[in-house]
Amino acid sequence: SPVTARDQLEYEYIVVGSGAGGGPLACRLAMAGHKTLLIEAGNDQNRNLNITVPAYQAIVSNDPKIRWDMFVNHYQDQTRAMRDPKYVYEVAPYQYHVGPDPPSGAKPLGILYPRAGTLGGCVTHNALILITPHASDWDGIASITGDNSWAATNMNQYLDKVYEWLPVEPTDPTILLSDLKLVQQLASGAAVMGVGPDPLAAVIGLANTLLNDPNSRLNPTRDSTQGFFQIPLIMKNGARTAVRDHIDATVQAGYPLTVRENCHVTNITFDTSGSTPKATGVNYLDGSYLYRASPLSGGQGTPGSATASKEVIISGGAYNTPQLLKLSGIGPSAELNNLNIPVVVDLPGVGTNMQDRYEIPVNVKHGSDFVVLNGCTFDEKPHDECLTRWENNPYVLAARGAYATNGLAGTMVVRSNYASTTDVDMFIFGGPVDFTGYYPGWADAAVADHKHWSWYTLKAHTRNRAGTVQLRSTDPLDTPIINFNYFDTGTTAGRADTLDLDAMIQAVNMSREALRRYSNYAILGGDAFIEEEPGLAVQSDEDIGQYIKDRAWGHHASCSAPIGVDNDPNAVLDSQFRVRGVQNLRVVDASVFPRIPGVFIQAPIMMVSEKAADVILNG
Ligand SMILES: Cc1cc2nc3c(=O)[nH]c(=O)nc-3n(C[C@H](O)[C@H](O)[C@H](O)COP(=O)(O)OP(=O)(O)OC[C@H]3O[C@@H](n4cnc5c(N)ncnc54)[C@H](O)[C@@H]3O)c2cc1C
Repeated sequence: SPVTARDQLEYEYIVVGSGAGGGPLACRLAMAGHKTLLIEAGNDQNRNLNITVPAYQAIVSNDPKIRWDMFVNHYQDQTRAMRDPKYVYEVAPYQYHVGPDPPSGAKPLGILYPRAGTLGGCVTHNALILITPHASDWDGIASITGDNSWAATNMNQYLDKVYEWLPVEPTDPTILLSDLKLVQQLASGAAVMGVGPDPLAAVIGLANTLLNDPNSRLNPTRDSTQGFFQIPLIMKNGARTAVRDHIDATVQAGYPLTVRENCHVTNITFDTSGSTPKATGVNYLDGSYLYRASPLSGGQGTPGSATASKEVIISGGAYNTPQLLKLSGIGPSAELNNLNIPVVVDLPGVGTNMQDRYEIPVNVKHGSDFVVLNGCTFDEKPHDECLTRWENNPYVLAARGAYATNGLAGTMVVRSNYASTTDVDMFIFGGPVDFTGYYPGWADAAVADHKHWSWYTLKAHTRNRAGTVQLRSTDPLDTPIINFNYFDTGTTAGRADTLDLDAMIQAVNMSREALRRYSNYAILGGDAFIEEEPGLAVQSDEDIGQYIKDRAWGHHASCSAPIGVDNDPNAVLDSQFRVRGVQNLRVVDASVFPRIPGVFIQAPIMMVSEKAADVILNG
């Protein structure tokens, strides 16, 4: 890899974490001529096909060289949590039992929440979907803070900056249209959104809607526009390109960016001689796979430190940023005192306010395969004909085949009956995949056969703000305790929990409506299917609601070190990302949002990263 650690340890800026938040920011600081150190606990997986082939977006999260397995509680009441068949027990180090009836002595862990410890962070292993946020997300921060630089009209420039280095393209529609059963399923979803009642009109309508860009900046009512859309992906010519490539290109171009990989930051150092503590650098442990979330962990690492003459910026993500702040003495004093961590600043909001979306599937199994997946073994072996096709063909007219897409072919975009604003608040994706959420082995199960179809929903603008990240111990290589406090165990004011649940019930009913319409397009020849999840026994809204409460999951954890106003005791940051009560320390990642933004989260985080660079460089 061209990205290497160097030994010089005095920098102007130190950025901890190379994901959606830290990576673009470190690049901009270096491009402006500042000597910048980007520290990453993981390493560069350049040339690892798992990160490049879009269709490997599930199996990449199983790659031991990349993955950090975090286990979280949706409910603190473990009896309730264990109603989820995805509940995990540890039977031996990094060996798991999933579901009821664990062997005796198995240790309850919770629900798997995949993360990536690698150059580029979770952007290197995510599902590639780039959906830009709604104007209301930015205007909300402007109105909370009174800082108008957050207004949507101003934030637009940061999306332009992201597009300077981030290529985005949809799945080539000709890949999708090569499988008539896939077309039949998609046409049924498009029909629910009002596209084409008779078979011919539906298919033509579908072909047209697969050209519709849900991020279009030409549509003035885009944020509230419902319909059926293609899905924009972070790829170029059918291959993932992401933050990792941006960092690599910045180093290659000779800017003063040093990337120190295989380096786990253990705490921030402060000069406490003045009236306000001032961040001066970081302590770290050099070594690969040190964090215990990695299945390859075991080493203790070699201690070292680096200094920053200007600023330290923490971008470890929604779990690791609060963990690192607390380990450094910034957090709720009671929690720090209990662990004998000297308090630098009492900031009660660190590791609170955490938010996520809810997701839920309706899955069916056909009698025969989706032909678009013929020859796809998803295992990178010589017999993986789809890989050979992807490797040996140019990106024209479906020539690279099914591996040039993340497998999610199209989406219903819906404003639920329970939306809090005029914005759409649900994406219901369709794809030939068996996806029921995250558990050890989920990635292999998702593609184990080619007969499954999933409609699965992602609920945006969720109201629950009750998630927490707390220290398990003072050991920086230990994972924190993560509680989401789902639905009625979280935020209930204003019926927040029921409104979110009702929207999800509506989504399950809409998914089933799409499946009902499938037979209207029988002329396309697709065979019959049976519903597996939730299953035909689950029909009443009450039963669907219970299914959702038991099995929903999320993967956009955020808001755990939020921006807020001066008189908000739980505000961790000011509107310029500065950690309150200390100097020369900022946070820039998924943690910074007061409310979870948009429908997908990487685009808003990248925009925030570009904004932070502007604020740091230009005030
Ligand atoms: C399976 C999955 C699929 C997803 N799919 C999508 C999608 O399709 N679209 C979308 O918009 N979002 C998606 N997301 C979410 C999105 O990728 C993340 O929310 C986003 O990458 C978070 O950015 P971040 O900068 O906050 O943290 P991260 O991207 O997680 O980056 C944090 C980095 O900091 C490093 N780090 C942490 N602690 C330390 C430390 N102490 N010392 C040194 N380094 C440290 C980590 O190794 C990591 O590389 C997905 C997430 C998952 C898990």
